[in-house]
Amino acid sequence: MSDTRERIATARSIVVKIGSSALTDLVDGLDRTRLDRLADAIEERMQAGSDVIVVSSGAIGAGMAPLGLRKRPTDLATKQAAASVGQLALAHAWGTSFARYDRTVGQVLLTAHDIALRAHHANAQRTLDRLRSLHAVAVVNENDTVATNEIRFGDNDRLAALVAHLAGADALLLLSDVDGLYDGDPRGGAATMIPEVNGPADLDGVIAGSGGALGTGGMASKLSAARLAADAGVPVLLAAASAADRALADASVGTVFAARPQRLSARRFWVRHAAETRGSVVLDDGAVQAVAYRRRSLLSAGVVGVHGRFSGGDVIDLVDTGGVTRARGVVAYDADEIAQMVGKSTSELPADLRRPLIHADDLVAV
Ligand SMILES: Nc1ncnc2c1ncn2[C@@H]1O[C@H](COP(=O)(O)OP(=O)(O)O)[C@@H](O)[C@H]1O
Ligand SMILES: N[C@@H](CCC(=O)OP(=O)(O)O)C(=O)O
Repeated sequence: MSDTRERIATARSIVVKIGSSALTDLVDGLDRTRLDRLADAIEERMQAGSDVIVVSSGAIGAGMAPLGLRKRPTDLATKQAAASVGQLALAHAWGTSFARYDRTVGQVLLTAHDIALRAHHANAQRTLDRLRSLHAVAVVNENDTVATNEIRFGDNDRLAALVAHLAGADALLLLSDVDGLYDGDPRGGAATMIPEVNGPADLDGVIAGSGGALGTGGMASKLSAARLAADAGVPVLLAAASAADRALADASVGTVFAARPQRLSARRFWVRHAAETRGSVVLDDGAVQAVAYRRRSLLSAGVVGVHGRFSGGDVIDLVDTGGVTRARGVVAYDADEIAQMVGKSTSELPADLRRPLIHADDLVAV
């Protein structure tokens, strides 16, 4: 067995994310039989000594039938209405299912904002910690009814990876309707499964397609969640929910993604993945090379434009002239100060504007 599978099989604390496609059905809504089988597998792992946090999608899927909706809604208001109906049913179903084992369930609803702001972040962390010490299972979902388009996590794969980081988990399991990562969407015909991903080279040529009729992010969101978890030092297993018993018992199924040997520091992780950005600066090619590949500080000479209203201390995006974000960092100046510095060499600047725009320690490539 590979090191990564071994780490997942023996992890002390695990986040298990279950996709909508594994829990709901377009016609019948929430599938309690499948949910019970998942709870059985999770309980067995808890009995064996691991702590488990569940990230459960399915609120929108579970809310569709009661509202007479036949297709997954695409507009924000109907999604929020469906989620508010479905979340109640979903939380109740998890509670009832774990009650068969006398196990108590706590519902935790989060938005991206909650992870981005340190004070909220600490609150969520404290709740998850205490639920764990009281032997209850936290069932987490995005707080869909207050999350607007801008602040949505976008998908629960990313939410689950952020929760794994927040909770200091040792492994992340993504359970879906597909049994692993393939080199192309298996719905499109012949595709080959990739059992292990140890770095970007293993993803060369892989086409990560969209999700099913009920899922949100598809494979692309699972890959970016796996990268986020890898940065946090957390190995990931992607497997079919129908194989949850084996995934949880010995990690012998699905695709595993190795964690990076050294996790990013908490500050760099936050800058790269969790912080909300307040604006951006546009860099010429030389500055892109310097910050993204040579880990240099950002100087005003390489900046060709500035967007947004940000202040010193905010996190901003560093974009190339094609509009692609290449790095993020904690900026030292306000946007209007930077507007006066654009394109100037350090010697042309007044003495109080001669520090780098972003120090190398506060910068991370994306
Ligand atoms: N390269 C790929 N490998 C595996 N599955 C893929 C790939 N590209 C697209 N998919 C599709 O992604 C789907 C899973 O994503 P999604 O529907 O969002 O699931 P979930 O609801 O579990 O989050 C699978 O049903 C599969 O058809
Ligand atoms: N928060 C939404 C799920 C969003 C989502 O990411 O769904 P999925 O791609 O199935 O994991 C819900 O509960 O319906």
